[in-house]
Formats: sequence, C-alpha cells, structure tokens
Amino acid sequence: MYLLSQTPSIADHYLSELRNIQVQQDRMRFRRNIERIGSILAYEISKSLSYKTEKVETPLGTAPSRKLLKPVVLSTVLRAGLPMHQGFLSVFDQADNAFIGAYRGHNLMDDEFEVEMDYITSPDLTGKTLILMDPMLATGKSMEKAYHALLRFGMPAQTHIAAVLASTDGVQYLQERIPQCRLWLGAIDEGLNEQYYIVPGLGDAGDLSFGEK
Ligand SMILES: O=P(O)(O)OC[C@H]1O[C@H](OP(=O)(O)OP(=O)(O)O)[C@H](O)[C@@H]1O
Ligand SMILES: O=c1cc[nH]c(=O)[nH]1
Ligand SMILES: [Mg+2]
Repeated sequence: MYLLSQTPSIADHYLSELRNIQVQQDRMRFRRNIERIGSILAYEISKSLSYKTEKVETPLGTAPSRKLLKPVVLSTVLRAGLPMHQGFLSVFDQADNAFIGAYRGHNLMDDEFEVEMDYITSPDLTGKTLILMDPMLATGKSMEKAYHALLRFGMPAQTHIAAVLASTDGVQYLQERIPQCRLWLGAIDEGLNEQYYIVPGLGDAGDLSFGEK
C-alpha cells in the first residue's frame, strides 16, 4: 500500500483545504483539489509501471527514451470520482476510460446499505493496466463491487486502486477481499460514523463537488 501523507508535501495542503468546512464551500476549489491529488497519485503510480525503451528522433539527433509498456485504462465511480478522473487523465493522457454508476442504496429496515450499480461501460481490459479510482474509500463496498463488475470486460494484467481519503476499515475490507489490487491512498482516517461516513473525513465528496442529490 502506498500512502501519500506519509511524506509531508503540498498534497497535505490540498487535503487540508478539502477537509476545511469553510474552504470547501468553494465548489470549484474543492473539485480542483481532488483533481490535483488525483494527478499526484497518478504520477506516483506511474513510477511502478513498466516501460519499454526506444529511440526518439529529435531535431538534432536521436535520444534514448521510455514509453509505457502496457495500455492504461482509467476507471471511475460516479459521481464523486469525476474530478479525480480528470486529474488522472491529465497524467495518463492517452488512456482509455471506464465509468461505473454506483450509489449507496439504503435498506429502510436498518442502517445497512447495499451499493447499487446501474451503469457500467469499459473497453476490453485484457492484459491492460487498470486504475480504479474513487476519492472516498469508506466501507470499501463500492470499490470492491466496481472492481468485480469490471472483470466482465476482461482480466487486467494488474489493477491499482486509488483514493484521496480512506478509512481503516475500508482498507482492511479491500486487502482481505481483493489483495491482488495495489492500493494508492492520499490519507487514512480512523473512523466511520453510523452512516458509514469517514470521520473526521471531509463530508460527502459527491455533494461538495456537484451539489446535494
Ligand atoms: O466505500 P463506500 O462505503 O462504498 O463509500 C464510498 C462511496 O460513497 C460515495 O458515493 P455516494 O454514494 O455518496 O455517491 P456520489 O458520488 O454520487 O455522491 C463515494 O463517492 C464512494 O463512491
Ligand atoms: O465519508 C464519506 C463516505 C462516503 N462518501 C463520501 O463522500 N464521504
Ligand atoms: Mg456522495
């Protein structure tokens, strides 16, 4: 597991703004900060990927260079994932893209919820590098369900899962159920409240980005 907050950086400043109840009223800044952390995580993931070496022709000669070995597919859970997706896409600009419509459907009988999925689209994933992202990893149910739903589009060579903010429970949930996926996280908070929101967290990332549902 990679944890961005382990090393102090400008990403901490972006995360502090994301959490701040006053600053987060500025929806554009909120989306932009999610996007910026997305780009940083994308860069960190890029260091773990494989590259082929080839020569590139410059106006003055030829230079050795590296190119990504395998195609990357960026996959995002709607809605809150959209700004993060944009941040990843600015790094992996040639990537193909997958989208999953998922939301927490509440069971009226108790406080539990099931993740409802009503839309999924993806290119063939066979042999590719899949990066699945969602800014919030709370219980981990959305991410796990999204991953398994994506497998019907083919088995990726490797899967990376990225989140801006995760809960300890969510991390454990994914590590137990899909240990083959590598986790890339901005920060981890200890708590989950009765509604399964991350505490102290930042609130509802989808609502803060796009307005209340
Ligand atoms: O780890 P989990 O417990 O599954 O929770 C995380 C999910 O919950 C949020 O989505 P939400 O249902 O609020 O939808 P939204 O993005 O449309 O706001 C968030 O964006 C994740 O997708
Ligand atoms: O804390 C949380 C949990 C799920 N979704 C969010 O947006 N925030
Ligand atoms: Mg939401």
